[in-house]
Amino acid sequence: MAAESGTPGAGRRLAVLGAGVMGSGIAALAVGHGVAVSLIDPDRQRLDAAPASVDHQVRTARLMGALPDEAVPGALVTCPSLADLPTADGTAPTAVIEAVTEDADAKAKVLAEVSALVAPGTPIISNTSSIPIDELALAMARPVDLIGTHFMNPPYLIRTVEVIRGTHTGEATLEALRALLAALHRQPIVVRDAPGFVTSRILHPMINDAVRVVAAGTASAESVDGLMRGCLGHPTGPLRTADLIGLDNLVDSLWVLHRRTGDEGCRPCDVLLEMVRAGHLGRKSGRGFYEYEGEQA
Ligand SMILES: NC(=O)c1ccc[n+]([C@@H]2O[C@H](COP(=O)([O-])OP(=O)(O)OC[C@H]3O[C@@H](n4cnc5c(N)ncnc54)[C@H](O)[C@@H]3O)[C@@H](O)[C@H]2O)c1
Repeated sequence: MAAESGTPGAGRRLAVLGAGVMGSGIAALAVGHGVAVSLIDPDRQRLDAAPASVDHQVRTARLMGALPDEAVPGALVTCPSLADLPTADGTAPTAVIEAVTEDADAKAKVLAEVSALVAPGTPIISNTSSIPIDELALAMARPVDLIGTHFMNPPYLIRTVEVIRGTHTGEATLEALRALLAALHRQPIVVRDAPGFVTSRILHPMINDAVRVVAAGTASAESVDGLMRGCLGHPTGPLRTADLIGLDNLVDSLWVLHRRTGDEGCRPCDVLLEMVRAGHLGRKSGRGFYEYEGEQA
């Protein structure tokens, strides 16, 4: 169904690269505001699972009052390759959001490809958790078009979005992103570029420490989360947050931080590495610090 002109995202066409946890979540946020979305991922399994996940998230968000009830959903199409970059109605995207695996080389490659395909001036938005935007900009033909966002998980629920302005990010790119976020009813907070920016630089080592506390036998995961919620006002607790992020993504992000800052607190602890090796990735695999069997990711 195409969006009508009354809906906030009408006329916008978004290409989202990566149909994982964040790509499908960002697609749900956009579709729920009437934005047409092309979701691109070479992994057939992820791509095929994405429409049901997006639909589930849109319905859940509407039930929670987190997405506008009256907005006509934007059209969603899925594509296995960048060759299909034009969106649902066959026209070029008005913005691209990159949400691929947290790997600097993979991101640089896909950003270089996409910047060669879209028109100059099209904002290219990386949803990296921790890789500096200036580092990713080295791969781009037009660094002026690149900007970072850090949508939190799930994007439809968390209204504040960390926005990372790189050294070369253009004023027009920042303004275009502000307008997109306004259409999605998100509130940006703009920060400067650095490994992990603000939120990952603080949150990810803290989660790593929480895992170390459990590994040392000081307390169970439930007790750590209970204390962090009840005493310190953390909404979910660090270990349930780790499960929501995905432990593989968390480990990738910690390595990015460790290699770029030298901070030993960012070296992923052994328990996290073992859990990733065992395939216990958190909510998305059905098991992490908690069990999620039977729950839809
Ligand atoms: N999980 C979170 O809570 C969270 C929060 C904020 C930001 N992020 C960041 O968002 C990005 C995505 O994280 P995620 O949790 O969705 O990871 P994920 O592992 O769930 O999904 C990543 C997807 O990217 C796909 N991919 C890999 N190379 C690709 C390419 N060249 N083109 C298109 N797709 C490609 C993979 O097949 C996979 O489906 C990462 O940079 C991550 O650090 C994650």
